[in-house]
Amino acid sequence: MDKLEKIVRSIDFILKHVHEGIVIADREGRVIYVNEANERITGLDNKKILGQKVIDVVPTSSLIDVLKSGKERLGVKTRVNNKYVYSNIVPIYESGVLIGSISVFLDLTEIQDLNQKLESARQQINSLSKQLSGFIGDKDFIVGRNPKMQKVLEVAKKAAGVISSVLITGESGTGKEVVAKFIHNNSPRKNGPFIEVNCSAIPETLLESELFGYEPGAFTGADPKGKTGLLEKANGGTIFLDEIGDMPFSIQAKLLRMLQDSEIRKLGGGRKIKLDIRVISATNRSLEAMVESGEFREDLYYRLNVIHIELPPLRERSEDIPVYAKLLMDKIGQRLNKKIQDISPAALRCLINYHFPGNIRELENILEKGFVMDEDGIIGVDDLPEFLSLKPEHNILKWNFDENWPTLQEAEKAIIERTLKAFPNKTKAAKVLGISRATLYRKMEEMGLDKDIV
Ligand SMILES: Nc1ncnc2c1ncn2[C@@H]1O[C@H](COP(=O)(O)OP(=O)(O)OP(=O)(O)O)[C@@H](O)[C@H]1O
Repeated sequence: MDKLEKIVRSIDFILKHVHEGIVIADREGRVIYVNEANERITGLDNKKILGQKVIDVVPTSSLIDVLKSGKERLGVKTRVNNKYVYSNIVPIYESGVLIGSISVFLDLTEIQDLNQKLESARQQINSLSKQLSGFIGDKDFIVGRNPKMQKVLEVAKKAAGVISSVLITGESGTGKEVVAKFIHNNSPRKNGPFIEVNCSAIPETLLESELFGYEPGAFTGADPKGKTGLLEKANGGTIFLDEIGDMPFSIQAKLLRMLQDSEIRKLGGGRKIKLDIRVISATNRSLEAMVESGEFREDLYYRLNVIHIELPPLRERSEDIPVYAKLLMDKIGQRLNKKIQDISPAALRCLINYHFPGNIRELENILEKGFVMDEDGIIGVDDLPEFLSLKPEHNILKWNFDENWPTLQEAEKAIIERTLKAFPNKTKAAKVLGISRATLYRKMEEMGLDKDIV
């Protein structure tokens, strides 16, 4: 018995019980050992292999290369008897002399199965950990456990797959634009443009030419080169008509025509331009009420409102405030390039108890201020605006009837002050309060409130 056989005999008991297949060949490439796993993995009969030349059994075996080169070969994929194995083959040296080589291998399909199991376990862990933290959605569109928001996500995903018009409603700052972008980014036209038009920010006189564009020399004062309208710019993509409730009645008719005919005519021109646009609109006003009062065209309303998504105000999903806070803090941290480890439980309680008239936008602003104020890496109550931690008698929704009960005038002043803090923009503040800008200015004057109050 030569040296190699002696070595193999001494470890035979171990080799027999190994899960991997093992083949040992001597210096001439003759099989001197095969374990039981070899038969199970390759389906070859061990008795027939023993004593055979490896090259006669598996002509493509890398064992022969290892014997020739004296160098190991790791991670080799080989076809054996219509099966694939994944093997590591190493030379065996005795006192510096090459005396044979050993191949240890696994069934490749077994590895693939294991890989698949590992992958599905990984996916499961991922989804469980997201569920545990209450976070579903993507990094720019956070959806917590709140059932209404889960429904929003479900409908938004479905809407992404079709071209039907979507109307998103909800208070200011609830994330209407975020949802519109989510739908576009998950739709087949995600590589096309996403054009946003804020119908309330563009003066009525300009809105029509902004939307539809104009031909050269369309009117005096126009750009002599003409103008490509936003609708044309959105061709092949999505147009997001924000604050659609503020679209003038005359333009509503033109928009309806565009939706019906899928084409536009620029101002001052006869040429028709075919368009392929997906329309998403949003408003914090009640379009139904506007239809009733004749301010909004009924036919356009139905065209825009094929899929309706209603975003609940943040105060109706306060169970998710910790999730929003955590993820918004990550986002703000990146933007400000400042690391904050956490938010204190007391600060979080203040946020949960607050009614957020400005919704997520306000939460984001409050947290951003917290980042600026913070000095110890943890946002505490002291880093939050004072109105969050004020005694209940100063917090409008928490007022209890007692000797501090305010007069109507005091309450009105407090509400206006508070709203202006959340919305320094007077148009927005007036909208939230349900009054006109002029009324807001008048009341501010009467109450002696500074026009630049923030
Ligand atoms: N679900 C959300 N996930 C992540 N961020 C959000 C979410 N909802 C809102 N935000 C953040 O809140 C802010 C306001 O969101 P957005 O502009 O979409 O609100 P909106 O309803 O369109 O407001 P407005 O009516 O005033 O235009 C943005 O900074 C946005 O990033």
